[in-house]
Amino acid sequence: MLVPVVLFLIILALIDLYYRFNYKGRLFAKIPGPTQWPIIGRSWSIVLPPDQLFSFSRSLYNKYGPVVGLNALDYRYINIYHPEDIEIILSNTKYNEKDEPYTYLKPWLREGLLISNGLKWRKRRKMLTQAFHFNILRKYAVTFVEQTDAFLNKVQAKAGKDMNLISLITMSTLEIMCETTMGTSLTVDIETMTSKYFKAIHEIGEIFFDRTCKAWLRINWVFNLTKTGKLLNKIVKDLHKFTMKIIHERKANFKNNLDDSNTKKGRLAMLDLLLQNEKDGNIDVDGIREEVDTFLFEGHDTTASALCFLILEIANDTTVQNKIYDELTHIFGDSNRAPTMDDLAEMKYLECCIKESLRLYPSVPMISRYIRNEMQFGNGCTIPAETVCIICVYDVHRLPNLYPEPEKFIPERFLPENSDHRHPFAYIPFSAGPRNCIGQKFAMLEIKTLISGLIRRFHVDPVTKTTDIRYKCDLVLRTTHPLYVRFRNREQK
Ligand code: HEM
Repeated sequence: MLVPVVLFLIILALIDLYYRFNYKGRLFAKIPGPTQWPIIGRSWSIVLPPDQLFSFSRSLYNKYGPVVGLNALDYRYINIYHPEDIEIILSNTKYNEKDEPYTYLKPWLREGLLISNGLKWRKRRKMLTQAFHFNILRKYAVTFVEQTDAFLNKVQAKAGKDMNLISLITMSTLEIMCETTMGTSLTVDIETMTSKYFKAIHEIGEIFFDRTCKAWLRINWVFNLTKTGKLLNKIVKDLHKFTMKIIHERKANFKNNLDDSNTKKGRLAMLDLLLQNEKDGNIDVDGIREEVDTFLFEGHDTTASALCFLILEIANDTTVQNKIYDELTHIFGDSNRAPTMDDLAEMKYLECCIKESLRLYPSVPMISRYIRNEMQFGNGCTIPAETVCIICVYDVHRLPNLYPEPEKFIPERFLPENSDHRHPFAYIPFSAGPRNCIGQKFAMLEIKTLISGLIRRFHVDPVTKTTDIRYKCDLVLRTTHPLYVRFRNREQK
């Protein structure tokens, strides 16, 4: 027994020595970071529960500086924080590639737009960009208004009581995604599946970070043997059932409207575009499902996170809330008419508030790219080939040299006179460059419509204080505890 154990340890030690002292290992060793141990490298420091991992990740910049390296054997990743370095990565199509940790989402999202690479990504990006053209956004805006009414009715029903923001908002943003891009309403039948859908997404987030932090779970066959691997297979089945239901429902409708890909209300749905491309032989049903999975997730969860934090800030800051209300009164007077696109464009102060909220609470707190070939940053730091580069959006947005008093909510930072001089890659809630968020304008319109509707009718009072927020690592920015506010009708002052 002793001989095989000793042999095994010797083999491990040789593998470790190889990866540590080969060319890439030597380059990596020059990048600051925690102490490197045999085999587990620097990754020992991140085997933590999600909330502690979030705090630990925030400490890295102060401890090690603007480029920090973490590794285990041949798995290397570096965190970057400076806009100049971020620009080099995000603005160049050479660094567009995604690999780990996105690949941990592959059983669910397959090769949808978020994860795909190369020619497949370019073709799909071109195809799907059409669904976010300004003229189509105008049509989606009609649904934003209708869904805002439905949302306000839900708020009205619970006015005066403590309300859990996350559950309230997430359902609305999912409904909006289904109605706009998928052309499908959440029927009672689908609604029963949504609670399963939300639970499944939360579980996937936990599994994602478990795999990211525990180097041994990177190996697919090891992961698939674990209890978590088996759980993931089950969750993915439920998620795919939900999306296939949406596709089948729309397909049935689409067949009845072959000459007219508009829905009955004259709106173009993204799913119709995909179905049309299926007819033309440009995509198959698996391709459609991966995009529906990708857009439903990316489109509803990010926007829900953004709305929750914004409402919480508004509730906690009466001055900001009054300024938003004054701007809306200036635009609408006493009328309770629905907002037009021109009205939404006029909400300049509200726009600053949304931007400031996305600075403090970026829905996607980090993004990453796979650096296939060796590269250098401006300060001479060399990144070895085959390294994952993490762009730490949350931390960049809180650097005091870019944003004085970074923890304070100051919407005026985004007035043109205060932001024109800022580095263009210092503010990246929607990423930037050729692989930025395809739904950025959609999200801004949706948020403006919902928040303006809300503030015109209700006053929001704080329950959870912004200083009490505790985060945890997840696919989008999430808190360890629910966020509560209270709504009060404006006429009942
Ligand atoms: C406040 C809301 C949103 C935020 C903060 C946000 C943020 C982002 C970020 C940071 C990325 C880059 C991710 C990466 O490179 O890893 C991204 C990509 C993406 N977003 Fe959004 N997003 C939002 C809303 C939306 C909406 C409403 C949709 C769809 C209607 C959408 C669809 C996508 C898709 C498909 C991608 C992948 C694009 C590609 O790789 O070509 N997002 N988003």
